[in-house]
Amino acid sequence: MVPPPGIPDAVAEVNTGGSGEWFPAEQIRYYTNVFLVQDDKILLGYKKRGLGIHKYNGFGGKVEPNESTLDAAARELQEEAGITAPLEHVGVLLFVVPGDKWAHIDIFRAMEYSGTITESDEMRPEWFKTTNIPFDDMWDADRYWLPLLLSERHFSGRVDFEKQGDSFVLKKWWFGIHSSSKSQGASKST
Ligand SMILES: Nc1[nH]c(=O)nc2c1ncn2[C@H]1C[C@H](O)[C@@H](COP(=O)(O)OP(=O)(O)OP(=O)(O)O)O1
Repeated sequence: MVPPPGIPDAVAEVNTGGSGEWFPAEQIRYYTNVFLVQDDKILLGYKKRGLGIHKYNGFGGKVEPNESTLDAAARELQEEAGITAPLEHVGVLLFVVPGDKWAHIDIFRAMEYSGTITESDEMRPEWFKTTNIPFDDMWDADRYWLPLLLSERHFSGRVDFEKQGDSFVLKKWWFGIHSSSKSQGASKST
């Protein structure tokens, strides 16, 4: 199947589903999301307030005007988890809800960090085994792309959600990997 609107043509599909038409385009708002992965563990944050409250997620948020995406990702990681880290851009996730601006989320992976992991007003950090990620307590489509991040793929994806009361219902999704496949700096000689 061809990639949906908003996803580059060169991305090869790995997982898609749902039904109906893709929701129409709106304006775009830019966000970041950072996942720290070390050995067989991943650091997630339990969100204490705002959109996605009570879900586990990476650390991130809105890119401010006049701020680069990378600077925004580093700032949010510091604000929400108290640490700094070398960040590698590994993916883009388009989050689409009819009638709202599209969220373009740049996803980063870190393999090391400096500082002390610290709970913030927004997030309570918690380590999980990569074999035991709490997908049932995360945004519904994360189970389809987080394994791509863990296997060091570059990916792009789109998720269309419908708002029903206070909850978001996943209607359609598409994820693909870039032909360069493994992300930079990922070659390990084992
Ligand atoms: N892991 C994830 N999976 C997903 O499918 N959508 C996600 C996601 N993380 C964030 N989103 C969506 C939800 C929301 O529309 C948007 C931004 O959510 P965030 O929780 O990152 O930002 P915040 O609204 O908390 O921003 P700040 O107030 O700047 O921290 O991206």
